[in-house]
Amino acid sequence: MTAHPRAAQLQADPAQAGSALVVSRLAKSFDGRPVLTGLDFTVRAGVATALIGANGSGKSTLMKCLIRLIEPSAGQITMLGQDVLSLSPRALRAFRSQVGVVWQKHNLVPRLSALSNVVHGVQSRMSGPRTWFQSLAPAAVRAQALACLDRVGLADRALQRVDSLSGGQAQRVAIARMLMQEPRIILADEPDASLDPQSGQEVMRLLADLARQDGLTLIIISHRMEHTLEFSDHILGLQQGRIVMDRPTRGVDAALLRRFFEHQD
Ligand SMILES: Nc1ncnc2c1ncn2[C@@H]1O[C@H](COP(=O)(O)OP(=O)(O)OP(=O)(O)O)[C@@H](O)[C@H]1O
Repeated sequence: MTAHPRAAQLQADPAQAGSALVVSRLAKSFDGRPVLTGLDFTVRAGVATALIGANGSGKSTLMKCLIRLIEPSAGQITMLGQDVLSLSPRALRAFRSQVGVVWQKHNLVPRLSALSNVVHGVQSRMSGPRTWFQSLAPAAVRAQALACLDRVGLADRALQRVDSLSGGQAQRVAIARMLMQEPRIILADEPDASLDPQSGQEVMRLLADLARQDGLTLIIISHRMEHTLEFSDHILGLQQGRIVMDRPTRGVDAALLRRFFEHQD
C-alpha cells in the first residue's frame, strides 16, 4: 500500500513534529475515590503507544478523560495543540472530530450495510439522512467511504448488512467509519477484546499499519501482551491509577511484561 499524503504533510508540519499529547497532573476521582492520581506523560506525534495495566487500573477512564467523555477532576491535557479542558462545547465537538475512536464494541447499525455505516462516519462534516444511507450520500462521500472500506480490506462486502459479517469484519467496518473522519490521532480501547485471537491480531495489525501509513499517533489499550510487544513503539503502564512504566517497547520483552502484571496489587 502507498503512504497516505498526510504522512508527508505531517512530517513537514513543525507543529506536528513534537508532541501529540501532553498530560500534566491529571487526576480523576469517582465519589471521592481516586482512580487516576497525578498523571504526567507525553505522547510523541506519529508514535504508537500501548496503554497497559491490570483490570481497574484506570486505562479506560484515562482514555475517556482525554476526550472528555469523563471530566477529569484536576490537571491539564494538551492534545493536537489544544488545551482540551478549556474547550467550549462547540470547540470540543470540533476537537473530537479530529480524534478517531475505536471501542471494544463497534456500535454499528446491524441492519444497515457496511457502506451505509461507513458513510455515517462523515457526520462531523454533514448531517441528516445523507449521512445515514449510502444511497442518499453525495457521490464523493460514497466514493470516500468505499475507499475507506478498501483500506480495511472489505470493499467487496460494501453492500452486505453488518449483521451478516463476522466480529472481526464488523470491527474493521468500524475502523473504516473512523477513517472517514480523517482523524489526526486514533484512540483504541481494547479493539481486540471480543474477537478470536486471529481476528484480534488482524485488527491490531490493521490499526498499527493505518496509523503508520498516515503518520498518525495511535494510543491503544490491549490486554494481550503479544499485541503490546508487536504493535507499539512505546508503553505506558498504569498501576492503581499511576504511571509506573513509560518507556520504548524496544527493550521490553514478555518476561518484563509478566513481571509488570504480577506486581499490580
Ligand atoms: N463511572 C464510574 N463511576 C464510578 N467508578 C468508576 C466509573 N468508571 C470507572 N470506575 C472505576 O474506576 C476504576 C478504573 O476503571 P477503568 O475502567 O478505567 O479501568 P481499566 O484499567 O480500563 O479496567 P479494565 O481493564 O477492566 O477495562 C475501577 O475501579 C472502576 O470501577
